[in-house]
Amino acid sequence: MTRTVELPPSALPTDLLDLLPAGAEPMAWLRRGDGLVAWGVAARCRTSGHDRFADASDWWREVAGAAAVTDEVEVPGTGLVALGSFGFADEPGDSLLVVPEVLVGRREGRAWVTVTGSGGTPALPDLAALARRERPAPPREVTFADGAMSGAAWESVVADAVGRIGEGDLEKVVLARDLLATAAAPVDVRWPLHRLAGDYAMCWTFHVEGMFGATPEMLVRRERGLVTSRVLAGTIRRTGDDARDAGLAGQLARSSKDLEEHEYAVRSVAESLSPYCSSTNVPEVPFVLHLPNVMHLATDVTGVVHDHHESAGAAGASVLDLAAALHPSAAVGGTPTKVAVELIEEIEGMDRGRYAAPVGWMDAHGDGEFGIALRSAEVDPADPATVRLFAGCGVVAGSDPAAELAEAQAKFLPVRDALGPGPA
Ligand SMILES: C=C(O[C@H]1C=CC=C(C(=O)O)[C@@H]1O)C(=O)O
Repeated sequence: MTRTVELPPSALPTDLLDLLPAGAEPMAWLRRGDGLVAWGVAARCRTSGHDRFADASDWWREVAGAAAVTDEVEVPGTGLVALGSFGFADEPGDSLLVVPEVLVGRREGRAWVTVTGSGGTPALPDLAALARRERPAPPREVTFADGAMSGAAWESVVADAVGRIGEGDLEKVVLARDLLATAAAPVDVRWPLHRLAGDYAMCWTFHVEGMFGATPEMLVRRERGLVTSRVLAGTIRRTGDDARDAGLAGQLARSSKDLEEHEYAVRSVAESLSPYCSSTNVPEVPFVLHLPNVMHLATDVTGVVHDHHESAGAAGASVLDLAAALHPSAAVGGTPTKVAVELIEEIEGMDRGRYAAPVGWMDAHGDGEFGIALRSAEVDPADPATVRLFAGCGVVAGSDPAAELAEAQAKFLPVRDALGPGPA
């Protein structure tokens, strides 16, 4: 039984993360203070392998079909909702969807709580009492070390990839590396979530079962049939000096290397959406997205979902079907996708886990949002004092390995900083 009740917005704290209890499987999906926080597990589906998206979709259709729901708000994100996080590669591809016991949402001035339980009408939580608890403590004595590869070794992998591109095997490949953060005690993930949501409010701050981060890239949003995808590719680091950064933004917008890399990513998204959408709109020129650490070339691709799609049933493709069709886009895989993914597997030297793969939420109508899990990290389930950070870069013919390493370092910054002490 699932029940959504409208709340006066004043019933919620400014920072929804203040509601998250420790140790009760906290989950989050937030941007500019709005979004969802959730905890407790009413139902969970784990999938893996090549069919991980299809299996999760089947499970969701079954759960949604059988659910008894009362929903007095009826906007995307109310009623039965699952949060999910998927594996990047087909192997092992470990993925999950979770229906939380409690979900609190806020969107454009409306607020709600959804509770799900088995048997009887589930009770509403005491949100005022939850919001009064103490904030989490920062991780203590955090040290960082190289993950699978040193920076120098990774540069030589990037150089190999540039060689393969030169030989004509492929046009672009996105290569990533990892860092290991070790703290003196288990990391309370609510601390970095507070920091990320505060410092990167324009990004989507997420957490699902240990995978957390603040991503600037919306793989796909579906809202009453309207589809949006924010494509990012092409990056320049910020200096912190506004006048210089404005000059760099202009340089980025004219850089043929970055425009080429961006074009591949936009094309792959538009092509993947076209079988599912009756009209797609692709702006001709990207805009420059300014983040505190880097600037990206960005394009918002939009479309309208067909009412019918052979693989998706009467309601058209759900946001999860669309995420499955789009993953891995050229922003995280490369071009052509198959060759790029094989090259990643061959030379990257690590398992990406759920990094660079869809993370987000969906409702029973098939609406929802899946971002790409970038600027992200995973708390080690076997040792929660260890956190693995990920960052990657698009490599094309003109890439310089040292510059790509510096770009990856800049992309580690959001999570690196979030694990440190500071205002929460
Ligand atoms: C792979 C990452 O970024 C992607 C998204 C935006 C820009 C990118 C770039 O310019 O290389 C990457 O394709 C990452 O942040 O780990």
